[in-house]
This record gives sequence, C-alpha cells and structure tokens, in this order.
Amino acid sequence: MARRDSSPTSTSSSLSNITVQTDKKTGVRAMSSASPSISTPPTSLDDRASVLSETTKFEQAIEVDDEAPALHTSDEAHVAAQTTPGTANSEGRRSARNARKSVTTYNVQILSGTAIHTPTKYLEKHHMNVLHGSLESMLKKEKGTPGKKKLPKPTSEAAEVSDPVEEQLVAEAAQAARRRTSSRVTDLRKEALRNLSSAGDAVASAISGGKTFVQRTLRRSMPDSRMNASQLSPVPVSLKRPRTATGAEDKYQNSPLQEKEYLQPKSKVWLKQGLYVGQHRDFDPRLSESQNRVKKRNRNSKENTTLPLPIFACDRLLNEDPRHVFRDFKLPFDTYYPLPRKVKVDGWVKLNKNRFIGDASALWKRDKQDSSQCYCDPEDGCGEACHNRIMAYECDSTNCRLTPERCGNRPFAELRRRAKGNRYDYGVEVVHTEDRGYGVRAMRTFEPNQIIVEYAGEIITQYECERRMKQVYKKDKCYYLMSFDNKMIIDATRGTIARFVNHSCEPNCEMIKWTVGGEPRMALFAGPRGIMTGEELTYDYNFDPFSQKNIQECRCGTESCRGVLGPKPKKPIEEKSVSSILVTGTKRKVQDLYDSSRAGSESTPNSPKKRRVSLGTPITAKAKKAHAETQAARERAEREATEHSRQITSRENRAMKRSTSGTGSRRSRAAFMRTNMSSSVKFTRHTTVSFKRKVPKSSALKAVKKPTSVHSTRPRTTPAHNSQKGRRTLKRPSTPIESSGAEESDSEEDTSPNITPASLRSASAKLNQLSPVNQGRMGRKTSSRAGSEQVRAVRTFTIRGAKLQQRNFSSAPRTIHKTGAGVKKIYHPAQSRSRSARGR
Ligand SMILES: C[S@@+](CC[C@H](N)C(=O)[O-])C[C@H]1O[C@@H](n2cnc3c(N)ncnc32)[C@H](O)[C@@H]1O
Repeated sequence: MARRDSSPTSTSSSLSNITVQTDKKTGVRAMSSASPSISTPPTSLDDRASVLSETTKFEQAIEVDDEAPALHTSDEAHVAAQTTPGTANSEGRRSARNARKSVTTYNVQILSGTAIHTPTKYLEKHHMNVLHGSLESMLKKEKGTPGKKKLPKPTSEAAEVSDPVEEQLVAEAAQAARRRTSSRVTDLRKEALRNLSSAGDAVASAISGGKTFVQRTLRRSMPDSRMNASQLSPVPVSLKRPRTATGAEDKYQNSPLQEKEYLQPKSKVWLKQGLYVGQHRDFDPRLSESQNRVKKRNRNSKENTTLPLPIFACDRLLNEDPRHVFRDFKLPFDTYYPLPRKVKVDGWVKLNKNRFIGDASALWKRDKQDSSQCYCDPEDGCGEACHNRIMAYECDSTNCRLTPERCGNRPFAELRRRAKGNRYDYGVEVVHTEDRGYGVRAMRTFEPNQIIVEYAGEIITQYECERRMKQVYKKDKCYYLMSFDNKMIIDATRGTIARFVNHSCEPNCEMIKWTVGGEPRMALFAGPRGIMTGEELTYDYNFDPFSQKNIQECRCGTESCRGVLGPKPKKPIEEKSVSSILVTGTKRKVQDLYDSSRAGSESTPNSPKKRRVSLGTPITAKAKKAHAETQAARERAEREATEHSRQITSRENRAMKRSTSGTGSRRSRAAFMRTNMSSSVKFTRHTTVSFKRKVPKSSALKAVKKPTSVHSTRPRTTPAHNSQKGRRTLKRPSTPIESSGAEESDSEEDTSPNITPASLRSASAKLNQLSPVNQGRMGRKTSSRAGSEQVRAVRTFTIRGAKLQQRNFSSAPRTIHKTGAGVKKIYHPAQSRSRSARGR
C-alpha cells in the first residue's frame, strides 16, 4: 500500500488527504477518503457514515461487479494517481448538462492531466492523436491494439519501465501536473466521473446478466424453441445477443433470416369465394374523388369470371321462400358503403329554409281561418285517421293534444331532428346522373310516405320572378322555380338539395305542400312503395312547358314515359269514357271518346306524346280486346246514365218546386243543395258515378237561380287520372303555371272563401255514414290549401265486371304541387291566363 499524506502541489484545499490503496489479490487499486473533506457536498449518506466510510460511494458501486470492470478501475485509479498525485475526490460535481455537451479528450502525446474539453460537435474534426472519452476506453483501446503506445505504469513500478518514451511521458506528465495545479480540481472531478461511468457499466452488465437469465428461463419453458431474443426483449436484437447458453439457441439467435421471418408484417388474405367475389368496387374510400376517377380510368376492366348461382338456386330463392314470392331479388346496395361522395355543385348557394325576398314578405297573406285540429287518441298516435294528417297539417302543441313522442304526424319536426344528425341520417346526396345533369340519391331507406327533404328557397313575387327570368337567368338552362302559396314562387336557385330531384313519369316520390305552424311548406315525400338505399329520387313534375320551344325530352327511362317533360295525361281512356258518358249522356261524346281511344292519348292536341307517336300505329290484339271491353262498358254505362239522368231530373224538378214555394233564403238554398248533393251521392253509390262535388259556398250559391242539375256542372269536371287504384290522387295546388283545369279552380279560389276545417269535417262525417271506405287510404285531391274547395276522394267499384271510380268529397286533401322544380320556363306570367284563353 502506498500512502501519500500530502502532495507537494497540494493547496490549502481539502483535497490533501488521499489514500491510494492497492489490492494485490485482485489488482484493484482504489482510492478512498480517510477523512472527511470539508468541501464534501451533501450526499445521501449522513455525515457520520461519510466520515467512517472506508470507501467512496463509487467504489462501493464498483464492488458490485467483481469481474472485468474492476480491472479497468484499477488501471484508471493507477493513472489517476499518476496524473494527479495526492488529489482525489469522491464527488463528481460537473453538471449533467456540461457532461453531455462535451467529452474529455486526451492528447496522448501530452498525456493525461492535460485534458481539455472539446465540444462534441468538433470531435469529428479533431486531430488523430487526440483520444476522446474516458481513460478507461482509451486503455481498452491501447490493450486491444498491440504495438501502440501504452499508457504509463504506476509510479511504484516506474523504475522498472525501460521504455524511454514511456519514461519521458511520465516525466512530462509529472511536470505538467506540477505546472497546472489549478487544474487539479477538475481532474479529480473527472476521476470521479470515470468512477461513476465504471459503476454504470457494472450496473448495466448486472442487468443484462439478469435479463439473459430470464430469457434463458423463458426459452426453456416455452414449447416453441424458436423463440428468439427479439421477442423477449424490446431492445434491438443486435444489442441483446452477446451471451448465449446453448448451441441451438445460438443457431436461432444468430440467424438473421429467422428474425426477419418474425418481423415481417402480416399480409392480407382475400377471400376466394363468397357472395361478392368478382364484383368490382369502383370507389376506394381512402382516395379522393378525383384520384378515384383517375384510378377507374386507368383500370383494365377484366371480365368477371365468377359463375352466377345455378338457376335452381335462384328459383328457390324467389319462389319457394314465402317472403320472396313475386318479389324481385335484390342484392343490398352496398354492404360497405363508403363515405358520402360529395359532389360540388357550382353556383349552388344552400338555403335550409324559406326566405322572403323583396315585397314577398309584405304581400304574403296569412290565412287566419286556415287551421286544423285533431282529436286522436294516444293509442292511434295520429296515424292514418288523423284529421291533421289528412288535411296535410303538421300536428303541434296548438292543434294536437298528444305529446311529440306519441304523435306520428310531425314530419317537419322529424326533418329538423334529422338535420342535426349526420349525413347518413339526413339521407340524401347529390349525384351525377348519366344524361340528366345532377340528381339526388337516397343514402338510406325511407318508409312509404315518409318525409325526405324540404323544398325551400327564396320566396319571390311573380314580378320578381319575371325580372329574374329576363335578367338573371336568361342564359341558364335549368330553372329551379316552383309555384307556391299566395301566388308566390319558390326560387330554389338558392335553396335546399330538393332542387336537384329529377323528373320521372313513374316516380318514387311526391312533392306535397303541408301547413306547418300556419305556414305552407313544400317537401318531398317517399311514394307508396318507399325508397331503398341508393335509389335515385324522382317525382312527377307534371310540367307545363308553356311553349313548344321549352319542351324537353324526358330521359326517365320508365315504361310509361311520356316522352317529354310535360303535363300528365288528363285521364285514362276507360275512365274518361265512362265518366264523360255519365256526365254528358250524349252520343257525340261517346263518339269522341271512341275516336280518342282509337288514337290513344294522342287525340288531345296538347298531349306531348302526339309529337312522338303516329296515329297510324296498327292496333294490336291486346288493344283490340281493351277496346271491345271499353265499348261494352260504355254501352252499359250509357244505359245506366240515361236512367240516372232521368231520375235526377225528376228529383230536381220536385226539389225546385219545393224551394220556389219556400222563403228562398240563402240558408234554404244551401240546405237544398246539401240535400240534393247527398241524394246524388247516395245515388252514385249504386250507379258508380264519378263526379266532382263542390263544397257549397256563399258566392257559388248566389249564382244558383234554380237548382242546377248536378249534370250541368259535370261536363266541365275532369275526373283526375288515378292510375294507381286505392292510392292518393295527386292534385296540384293553384299555381301560375297551372294547366287549364287547375286554373279554373284558381279563379274560383280568388273569389271564394276557403273551406274551413269544420265544413270539411261535417262533409267528411256525412260521407263516412255513406261509406265504410277507409278514407285515410283513399286518394285525395284538392286544389290548394287556400283554395281547397274541391275536396274529393276516389273510391273504386266493380259493377258488372267493370271497374269504376267514384269521386266524393269525404276525404280531406293532401295537397300536391303540380309543377316540377327547376324546369326551364316553369313559370311565366302568361300562364296565369286560363288555358282556354291561350288557345289550349
Ligand atoms: C330542377 S332541375 C333538376 C336538376 C338538374 N338535373 C340539374 O342538374 O340541376 C330540372 C332539369 O333537370 C333536367 N331533367 C330532370 N328530369 C329529367 C328527365 N327525366 N329527363 C331529362 N331531363 C331531366 C331537365 O333539364 C330539367 O330542366
């Protein structure tokens, strides 16, 4: 043991009592502080412990590992003793920041003690003979590279050193140490740091030893002996395999191929069989719309090689399963429906509710009388029989006593709720159609008669509409104008998505006007079939093109396509024949009808089909049969009509006599009318007369000089076409774009008061007595909310094999707008003239 009590170069500092101990057995030479140092910074040990401690904390740490690290430490201590004789410190006080920013560098030519601190960033460029890092590493390097310069040996063995170079180095080192007393403190700190790093190494090796042990144990316990170190440890494999236990483990651990096998990501396996195999998905939701388009364009369209289901399978599917009988089999739209494809529409400013523009607000008349009330039971939940529903009024707290949860007649409230949900909930989206511009598609299913979307936009006056047509929209190809209440127009150029709904001659939706909170509102409702996801939404524009040049070809592609975007045909031939005969009872009319039936619907000069179908089309056997049936029915009806008119005439004459003998007051006349009408209705029950009945109005009654025969008004009646029996008859409200029949009712509306819900109820009650027909399901027809004078229902009878329709006024109206939206020249002021005035 060498003991140095004091250093010649020691200062008055506390670093004077250093003991360098050498353990001969292990060759460890450690330093310890025998006495407490004044400047010893506070440690975790208390002062006493610190004082009595034979070894420094670092030394204690070193002792944990009694193997290789100790050797380095001894060397290090040796060097330290050499370089800074009599100086040792157990504490490393360099701040962590500095330690990180720089490393100790030694110029091996100048030897230790001349350490400088080089910023790490300059290390690359540092001179070759400058070593970086701890002395320990330097020593390792020296040992590992024979022939290189060795560091000086301890002083006790200095005499034995024969290498003059080494001697010189030692001497120089001693000289430098003497010269640079001021750097002693720093050197001691370095020493301490070195000790610390050695301790760190020892701990790291201990930990790695422990891990290796755990891995070994695990490996042994695992059935799969191929488990390698990479799976047991999060540390990279390359760093974790220095020690191996067995040859077999070695084999696996050292095989890079095996490791790769485990590290590779799993690849997706696609099904080779199944319902959707072979189907192309055009849309990749991960890509944008344009990227998808490009992809689609570039895709090589391969033929679908998947065979269809065998025929017997389809047959069973369609015919044997009772639920599928007579139903088309449809695959679901898409089991995985991607995010909505947002179509950007140029120039579309979206409005969610109606907005009055200019004078429209001031001119808008709110009809105070117009209200409705329902008295439904909670069990009914305002279903089909709800009075408000029949009248196309939305229930609310003022007109319905049910709670919103119980009431089933609040479609616009439902719409409001839906709009707060997500896009799927809202349920519609704009799409590009092949040949009709934009269209609207359902993104969900809709129940029959369920509300889909509101048709809202700017409410403008006729004057403003004209102005816009002439000035603003004069170059446009599409107009989004729809006539509305109070002779106003909804311009949906700025409006809801409903403006994109296209026309179809066999539509799946209806545009219906409702009264919500006393205000009229238009909305698109699902038709009686309901809507499937993915279906394009359409409604019948029943469009009056106004002039020939505005006639557009219809591309709806349905079987019953009328060929052009035009008005609906007025009535089917059979129906027309019967009703007209009954009304007129003249041969001439029958002849007309016969002619018209021969020519089909082309007999009407305004019929759009006239331009498409030639009259010379040969009559097929089917048509001949239909014609014969019609003829027979006509003859029967003619006979009945003669009888019918005879009876009515005699009854009217009797009633006339009674009324002229009475007071002649308005009330009595009204009573007479009611009696008369009731009797007519009763009568028609048996004779299946189709007729139109007007609710008595004061103005109308005034005009009655003598009890006008019901017949006298009938010739002008145009029984509505109700191709779908038992379904609601579509009736258009008054509009400036009305066709002639509707315009007549328009003019009446202007001069006559509105029908009140009370009168409707009484009329409804009377008819209820007459007929048990479920009026909620019957077809309904009215001219408009403001002018709902013509309130009719359609009833189907079978008399002597002929199916006939009876119209009465028992059912309340469900107002359906006549004109389609957005059709060019959909509105024109001249259209407010009667059709007859326009020569139609
Ligand atoms: C209210 S817009 C409907 C949306 C329109 N497709 C668009 O792109 O904005 C009415 C116009 O769509 C076109 N359209 C609608 N239904 C059609 C049909 N069945 N056949 C041909 N064109 C139709 C006509 O050009 C019509 O003027």
